Formats: sequence, C-alpha cells, structure tokens
Amino acid sequence: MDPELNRYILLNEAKGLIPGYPQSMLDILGKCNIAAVYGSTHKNIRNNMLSLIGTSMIKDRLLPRIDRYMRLHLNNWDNTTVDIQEKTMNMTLLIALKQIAEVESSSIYEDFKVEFGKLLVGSLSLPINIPGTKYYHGLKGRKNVMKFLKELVERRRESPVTYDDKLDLMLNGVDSSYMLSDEEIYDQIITILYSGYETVSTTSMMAVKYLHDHPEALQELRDEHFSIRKTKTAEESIGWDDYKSMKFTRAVILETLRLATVINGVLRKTTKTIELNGFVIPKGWKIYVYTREINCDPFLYPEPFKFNPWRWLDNKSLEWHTYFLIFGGGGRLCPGKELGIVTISTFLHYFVTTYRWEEIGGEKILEFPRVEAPNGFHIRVNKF
Ligand code: HEM
Repeated sequence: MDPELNRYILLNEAKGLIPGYPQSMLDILGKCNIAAVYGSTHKNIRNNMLSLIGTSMIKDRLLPRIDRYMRLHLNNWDNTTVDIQEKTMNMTLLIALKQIAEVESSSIYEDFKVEFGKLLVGSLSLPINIPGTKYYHGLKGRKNVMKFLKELVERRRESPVTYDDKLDLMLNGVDSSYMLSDEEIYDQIITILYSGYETVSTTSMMAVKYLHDHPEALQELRDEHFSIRKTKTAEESIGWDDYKSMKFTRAVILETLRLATVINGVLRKTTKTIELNGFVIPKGWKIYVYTREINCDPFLYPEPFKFNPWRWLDNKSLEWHTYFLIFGGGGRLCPGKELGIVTISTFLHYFVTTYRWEEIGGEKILEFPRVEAPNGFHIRVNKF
C-alpha cells in the first residue's frame, strides 16, 4: 500500500517486476495480449496500441464517431425509466466495437455481447476447466469471440472495399514499424474491448450518481456543456477543442474515478529474487500493487471521502502528482486514459444537456471489492 514503493515497482519493470496477472486472465485474453508480454514484444504491441487509441487518432477519427453514436445511444430516453448501469455498459461496448469494425458491428453486436460477457466473467476465475465453472464458460466465450473476429478478418480480406476503422488499420499496418500477426490482431482487439469496458461504463454510471447527489456540481457541469452547445447548431458534433475546454467535466471524472475506484491495484511478478524495503521477495512471487488507499490519502486529498471535483481545479498538478496512480504508472501507464475520458465526457455532454433525472431510490451500489449495482441502478429520465 506504500505509495512510494508502489511507484517504484511500477517504474522498474526492467529490474524484474513484470506483470503478474492470473492464469485465467492470460488464457482468456490471449497469450499476445499486452499484459502477458514484456520487453521488446511489449514495446511493439504498446506502440501499435497507441497508434490505434492515442491522442492523434482520437482527434481525427475516434471523437467524431463517439459523438455520432453517443447521440444515437441517448436518443429516446425521454419519459422512461432506465437502468443506467445496463445503459452505460451497452454504450461502452457498442461504441468500442464500432471503432473496431464500424459497418459490421450493428449486425453482430447482440450475439457478440453474450460471448464477450462470458469471456469477462471467466477472466477472473479459478482455472478449472470442467463444465459449469466460470473458467470453462470464459474459454467458450473466448472461442466464440475469436470466431466472430476471424470471420470479420476473412471477409475484409476478400473484399475490395476499404473501411475507416481500427480493424482495417491493423490489417494494413497502422504502425509502419511493426506489423501485427493475426493472433496479435485478435488479442489486441480483445484487450481494447476488455480494458475499456468496466472502467468506462462504471465511471459513467458513478458520475451520474455523484452528480445527482451534488446539485451544485451538476449545475456547474451543465453550465460548461450548455456554453459549448450555444456555439453550435443542434446537429454539430463536439470537436477536440470543445473537449479540451471541458475543464470541470475532467475534474468530475477524476473525482469520480478517485472515489469509486474501479481498479484497486495492479499485479506484478518477480523474475528474480528482489529486495524491496528490506524485505526479500523470492523469484516468481506475485506482488499486488494496491493503489486504492492512495485515493483516500488525506494529505493528497483533504476530506477524502467528500465528492469535491473543484479540488482538481484548485490544484492543477494533482492529476500529474507522483502518487496519482489511478491510471497506473511507468511503462504501463494506461494508453486508453484519454480515450476513456473522452468517451465519458461525450456521454456527460449529451446526457446533461438533454435530460434531467431522478433516482428511483433505495438501490444499493457496492463500492468494494467491485463497484457495481447488484440489482441495477434505475433512474427516471425526462427531457428538458
Ligand atoms: C477511464 C478509465 C480507465 C482506467 C481507470 C484505466 C486504468 C488502467 C490502469 C490502472 C492500467 C495499468 C495496468 C498495469 O499496470 O498492469 C491500465 C492499463 C491499460 N489500459 Fe486502461 N484504464 C481506463 C481506460 C482504458 C481504455 C478506454 C482503454 C482502451 C480503449 C484502456 C486500455 C489499457 C491498456 C491496453 C492497458 C495496458 C497497458 C500496458 O500494459 O502497457 N484503458 N489502465
């Protein structure tokens, strides 16, 4: 839990502190997934990942698409009761899938979602492969997800048409310095969908919850988004400069991530016997770099249990603090950080400028060990 030691571990992969994720995760996300590789292979996969989800890609290609599908997704919520947990999960998966295979995503989405759900549950399970176990279902999910992806790739290769999405970029070598093999392409797609799923959907749901409970913050957020809308026609999408101007929105998202910690920590494994703070950690041992507690450190965040987005504006360096580990650190710092924040910001933009909402009430949200609403999180939504 020691922030300094945690940071040391994250920054020193080369000294024998490589990722140590469980066997179930490695089997189900694939052996080429970014968390399973290290050294030069990791460098190649990560550079490729950055060329697919990094800032220049978001600016030019991803944001317009996120904007378009967010509008569609938020259409027709007027005068209805929605389970915002379910809605944000669907939104996140569908929008991510659209970025990968835009044209085909609509037709495969419903079936794909079922298989992806199995994969998700199986990724954190005891690796016992007998019918009925989560692991068994997870492997089945992976097998079927792979089937979808292989068919997509085959069709693309046979077709003379070019597409403007991540799959085409991967097939045609977006990163000129390294061409992914087919296996790497499949695992890269699964990794993108997996890493951005619960993180983005849960944070979107929890932002709705915190904003509902803090009307002052909601008002300031609305003002920020209405002032952006004022400069545009109803059909005009938000652009990169609009996104960069959403200072309060970013603060709301960071504060939500801090309080509703989606990732409690990250796992590492020693490749040799190592001494850390006077303790000898034998070769092959796993280390759980538990970062959750840092989010509630009263020295960094006074009144740590209070939802106070303004703290991120009063102290602009907070996001860049040495112990800000919400997105990890070192050579594995989350490459999807900006894409995640862009997606949640776009969701909040259209949600708060179109609707007001009330909680149906009484529904439990668990914050530990996972942030989730076991029975859903229902809200009544009405147009302004
Ligand atoms: C907004 C919420 C998000 C949070 C809080 C978050 C958090 C993290 C953390 C803590 C790590 C470090 C893991 C480690 O050191 O082992 C990480 C890595 C990663 N994240 Fe995110 N993430 C978010 C969104 C996303 C999105 C939207 C994507 C992709 C579309 C993504 C893709 C990845 C990938 C590929 C890695 C592995 C990087 C590597 O091993 O080099 N993340 N994320």
